[in-house]
Order: sequence, then C-alpha cells, then structure tokens
Amino acid sequence: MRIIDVETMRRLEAETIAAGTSGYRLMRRAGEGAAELIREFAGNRFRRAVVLAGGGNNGGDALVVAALLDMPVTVYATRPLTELRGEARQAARDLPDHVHVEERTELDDSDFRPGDLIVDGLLGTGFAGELRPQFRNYIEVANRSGQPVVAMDLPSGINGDTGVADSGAAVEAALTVTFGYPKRGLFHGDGPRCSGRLRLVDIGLNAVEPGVGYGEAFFAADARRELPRFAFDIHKNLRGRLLIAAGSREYSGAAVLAANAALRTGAGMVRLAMPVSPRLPLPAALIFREFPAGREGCFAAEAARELTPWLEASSAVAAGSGWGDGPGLAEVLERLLDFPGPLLLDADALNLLSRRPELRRRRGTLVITPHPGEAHRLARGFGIPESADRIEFACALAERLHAVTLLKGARTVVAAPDGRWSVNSSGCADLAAAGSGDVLSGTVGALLAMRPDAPFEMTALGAWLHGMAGELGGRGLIADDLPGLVRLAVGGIAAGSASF
Ligand SMILES: NC(=O)C1=CN([C@@H]2O[C@H](COP(=O)(O)OP(=O)(O)OC[C@H]3O[C@@H](n4cnc5c(N)ncnc54)[C@H](O)[C@@H]3O)[C@@H](O)[C@H]2O)[C@@H](O)CC1
Ligand SMILES: Nc1ncnc2c1ncn2[C@@H]1O[C@H](COP(=O)(O)OP(=O)(O)O)[C@@H](O)[C@H]1O
Ligand SMILES: [K+]
Repeated sequence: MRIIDVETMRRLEAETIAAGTSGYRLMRRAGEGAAELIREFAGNRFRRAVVLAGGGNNGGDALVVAALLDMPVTVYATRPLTELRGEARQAARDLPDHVHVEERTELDDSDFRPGDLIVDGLLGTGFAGELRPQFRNYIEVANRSGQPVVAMDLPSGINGDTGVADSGAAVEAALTVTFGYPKRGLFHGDGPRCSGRLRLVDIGLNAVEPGVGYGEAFFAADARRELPRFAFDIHKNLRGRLLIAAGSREYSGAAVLAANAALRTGAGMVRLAMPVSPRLPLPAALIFREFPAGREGCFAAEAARELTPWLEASSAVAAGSGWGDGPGLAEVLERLLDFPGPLLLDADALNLLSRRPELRRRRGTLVITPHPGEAHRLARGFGIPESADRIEFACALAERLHAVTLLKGARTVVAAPDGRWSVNSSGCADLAAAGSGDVLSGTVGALLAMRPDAPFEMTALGAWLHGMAGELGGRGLIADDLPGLVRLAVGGIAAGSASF
C-alpha cells in the first residue's frame, strides 16, 4: 500500500468527494472500520470506552466510533459539540442518547479508571503548529493513565509528514487505525513508537496515481495478494523444498525454531542440516541429518562438500541461525553462495560475511535478514555509510550487497537492490525475544522456496506473517509459540478471513 503525505491525502479526499462520494460517507466508512477493529482488539476486556474528541474531522471519526461501540461510552470533548462544523457536526448529531458527552477544558487523573479503553480522536492530519495547552493536557493525562489508547488515523501530537512529536507530547497508542492510505509520519521519527499496532481501513478513496507517494507499507491486503496459492492437485515437490543449514552445539534451538517455522509456513519439504544432533525433539515431518562438526561444535569444512546433494534437491536455502563461530564455516558459506536459487543468510552467517566481504560472490538471489547489530557490522565490513533513517539504511545495504535486505526491528524494512522498499505494518514488542529471528528466517525461507521468482515480495510477506504471529501471541509469547501462530496467520489469510 502506497505511503502518502498529508497534502496528497487532502487532494485524494477532495477528488473523491468531487467524484460523488460525500465527505460524511468517507467519515462513516472510517468510523465503521475503526469500530470493527476496536471491537476485535478489545474483546471483552474493557468496561468503558472513553472517546477524546477534538474539534475537527478526526474528532468526527471518533464520534462515529462512539456511536457504534457495544459498551458504555463517555466522550470528553475539547469544545461544545454544537460548535463542530461540516461532517464532524453531522457525526455529533447522529450520536445516540446513551453516549455520555462532557465538554471539558481540562482532564485530570480521576477521569480515567481501570477497565477504560481510550479512543484518541483529538488530532489527525489537520494538526499544525504548537500543541495548544488543552490538547497537551488531554494527551498527557491519557498517557499517564496507563489505559490502552486506540488512535484514529494518527496518534495525536504526531506530525503526519515527519512523524515527529513537534511539541514534545504525543499519544502513545496501543493500536492506530489509519484511514485510506498510511501517512508518512507513521514510519518516521516518533511515529513507530507512538502508533503501536497498525491497521488500515479502506474508505474508498480515489486510487493514488502511479509514481505519486513516497514508498510502500505492507498490510493485510498486500499479504492477501502475495500469499502463494496452490492448485488443489499440487504435488509436494512444487510447494517448495527448503534446506536449512543452521545450529551448532551451543545453539541447536535456533535451527529447530527455523525448521518448525518453515514447516508451519507451508513449505512442501524441509531438510535441516545441523552439525550436531539437537537436544530438542524434532518434528517428525522434518528431514534431518547431522553434518560434520569441528571441535567447537560448529559446521566443519567437510560439511561444505557433503551438502551438495541436499543443495541440488532444494528450491531455496536458509542459513546462519545459531551457527556460532568456527574455522570451517567460511568454506560452508562459500559453498552456499554457489547455490543458484534464493539463499537467505541470517545471524552468524552475516557476521562472517561482515568479516570476509570478499566472499560476497553470487549467481542467485541473496536475501539478508540482519538485526540492527548485524546491520551495523555489515555496514562496517562493506564500507556502507550508516544512516539513522532505517529505510535509507536498509536501501543502502540492499544496493551495496546486491541483496534483498530485511532490517529487523519495530517496523521492519525490506529493501531490494533495485531501490524498491516496503515497511512492515505488523508486529509488536512481544517479538523482541530470543529466537524470534530464527523463526523469521524459517518463515521467509519457506516462502522463498515456494516462490523463488519473487524474493522481495516473499521477504516482505514473511515479515508481515511473523509480525502478525507476534500480535496473535501477545504478552508472554516465547519463540517456541511463534511457528504455530505463523500457521494461524497464514491460515487466516489463505481462508480469506476478515480479521487483521
Ligand atoms: N482526508 C480524508 O479523506 C478523511 C479524513 N478523515 C479524518 O479527518 C482528519 C483530518 O481532519 P481535519 O482536517 O478536520 O483535521 P484534524 O481533525 O486532524 O485537526 C483539526 C482540528 O485540530 C485543531 N488543531 C490544529 N492544530 C492544532 C494544535 N496545534 N493544537 C490544538 N489543536 C489544533 C484545529 O483547530 C481543528 O479543530 C484525518 O486525520 C482523519 O481522521 C476521515 O474522516 C476520513 C476521510
Ligand atoms: N519492538 C519490536 N517490535 C516489533 N518487532 C520486533 C521488535 N523488536 C524485535 N522485533 C522483531 O523480532 C525479531 C528479533 O530477531 P533477532 O533480533 O534476530 O532475534 P534472535 O536472534 O534472538 O532470534 C525480528 O523479526 C524483529 O523485527
Ligand atoms: K488521533
């Protein structure tokens, strides 16, 4: 989905209205979509919704939501609803009687209580200049309450173009529901930190013209488009054959996580090559072999030759998770780099490549999945200037290493050597846990094995599925849970579920 700036958003809105859809219709679609997502997010965890309504259309969206929630609702309005104009006025008129409205110049801590879900409709794309004191007070008290906030369109206080909380205060949302197209500010500055989970509601705006906008963000609609579909009479050999070369004596769990994830993502066949026998039970569906190990318990150089028959039988390879460091690994890496199909390198394989950049010779597609530490080492090894802007940095790595680059973190970036890039919309802080990256390498590896011709799209899809699995898991998630949750995310998309 194209990321756009505020000016383009206004133009598309005006053009859509000129083409015959009323502004209030757009607001209704925004509010209805948001209410549905809020119901899903809230489940039955909350006793009351507290809607913070500003004086513009962002407030209007929140009032539409207030009318549709199936729990008690209190609206704190920054100004009398009778003073609202245009579509927001209409939304105020359509509020049912059971919605309790208070006009409040100021809020204090006693205005929120445990069991409240806060809906932030203070400021959206119309926010400009210094935050007025009343709005600063609303934002600060809401944040201080510790109750989850769902932001309409943008977290209030965030500049829609730059993502910066210009006035030093912004809503810290648990979920942001953005309307029509994702705004640039959600991906820069304070945007990722303040927006929390991200969802997009299609409100039927005119399509943005090709070439207009600023880059791509990957949402559920993109996952629906990209998920490989299989004919009813498919054969396992056509559903992707992945070789995973991973693990060491110390880190056998990494290999097992990657292999489980690859199977649960739906690869037709997964082979796991490890230099030791794992301490953990392996899924019976996995094809496993122990390869020669050196004294440190890592792959020995002989493993390189012995991998040949398995490489010849694979449509993609994922390597590097839990490799550790040993003298034989450079030879193994060189052998893998000769593989003609897509090769994904993660973790210690990237660290090795950073120390030995001269090994980077390759015929086939290379996909790299560094976390920020590994990306930093790659930048040093390959002499790439590091940028604080994650999108710019991922693009520089992709270009210089000629590799599809997945730069991990909150709002993972996937960049291609040809300059395309996409920011992932799914994911949550629960993914910041040991082993979660190993699962990602198995998931992306499986997708590359299914669609070796579309490495950029499959890598972005893998990031989205992994992020969604994290969201489905939530608090208390451990990496062992993720493969099963990836399966649920794949299944939901494949079955055409309305969720996500
Ligand atoms: N563009 C579109 O196609 C659609 C926009 N919609 C909603 O409309 C929003 C934009 O609405 P508006 O243009 O009315 O703008 P907003 O509602 O985002 O903001 C304008 C209001 O905020 C106040 N304001 C501006 N700067 C301020 C500051 N520094 N301190 C305190 N108050 C400030 C203004 O006085 C005005 O009342 C979007 O973010 C979205 O939520 C939706 O209704 C759906 C359609
Ligand atoms: N705050 C966060 N929000 C969303 N995703 C995150 C966050 N922190 C980490 N992740 C994701 O979790 C995974 C962690 O991978 P990695 O650092 O390689 O872990 P490990 O090496 O322990 O497996 C990556 O997919 C990364 O994008
Ligand atoms: K908002």
